[in-house]
Amino acid sequence: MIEVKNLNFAYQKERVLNNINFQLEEGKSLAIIGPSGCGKTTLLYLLAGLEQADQGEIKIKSKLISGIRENTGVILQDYGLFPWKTVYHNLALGLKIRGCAKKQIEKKVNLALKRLKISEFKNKYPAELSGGQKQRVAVGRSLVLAPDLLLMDEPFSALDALTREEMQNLILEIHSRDNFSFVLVTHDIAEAAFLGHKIAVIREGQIVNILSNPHFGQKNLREKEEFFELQKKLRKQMTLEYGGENQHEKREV
Ligand SMILES: Nc1ncnc2c1ncn2[C@@H]1O[C@H](COP(=O)(O)OP(=O)(O)OP(=O)(O)O)[C@@H](O)[C@H]1O
Repeated sequence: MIEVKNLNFAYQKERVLNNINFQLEEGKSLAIIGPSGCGKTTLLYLLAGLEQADQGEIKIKSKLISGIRENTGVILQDYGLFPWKTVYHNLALGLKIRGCAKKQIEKKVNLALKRLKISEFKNKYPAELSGGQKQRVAVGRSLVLAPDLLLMDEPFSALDALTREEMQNLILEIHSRDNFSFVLVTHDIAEAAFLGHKIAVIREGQIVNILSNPHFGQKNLREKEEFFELQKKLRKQMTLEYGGENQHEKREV
């Protein structure tokens, strides 16, 4: 689904991504985790076609990415909702732009609202919603377009712990039914362990490790020993790679 080879990127002269390589199979998910400023969002922007690589290539479904791709959905940190449109019209807009007939739009939007359990808010404006409700609308706005790839940048970071888990469950549930691939940028080890088939640890613009998560998709995973083991492994990996006790020391890249 995604093939990334020898990817390098700099903002002006500052090198932000350094020789990034990975593959993600169709229908699978990748969680990208790492400290603030390590280049996670930049990598997501490159995958979305919002920035262009200086060197290297990104292929999605065997096609080189050179700009925004129609079947990629993107959810950025600030939800990106239109404040002057109701929930219904926020979801409908993408379909309208794509020339979808009114009846079809109604059907698709109402179904998405139902699945995301936000039908009761359809005539409300984003400012009248809680953070969790806004996030559902943002997810709905992407999913209504039936993307084959969904890119999410810290989508749940502003939510309280329980609402965050609810949203993670929702993503898992929708993913198991619709079978799209997704890439999720997160700071949260538990979130990466719950939502990533693969978990890429990034530091200072480099992937330092990619872990596989054989337990992905188990709804009650949070209650299982394997979940804690995976987080322990991931934390250890991150701590080791960040230099353990010397984590404040900068490592040469
Ligand atoms: N538009 C820009 N122009 C110049 N430098 C930028 C720009 N955007 C990001 N950077 C720099 O690139 C580096 C990586 O930023 P990026 O946002 O990708 O990191 P991140 O890992 O997503 O961080 P966070 O977890 O805090 O969101 C940082 O040093 C940042 O200051």
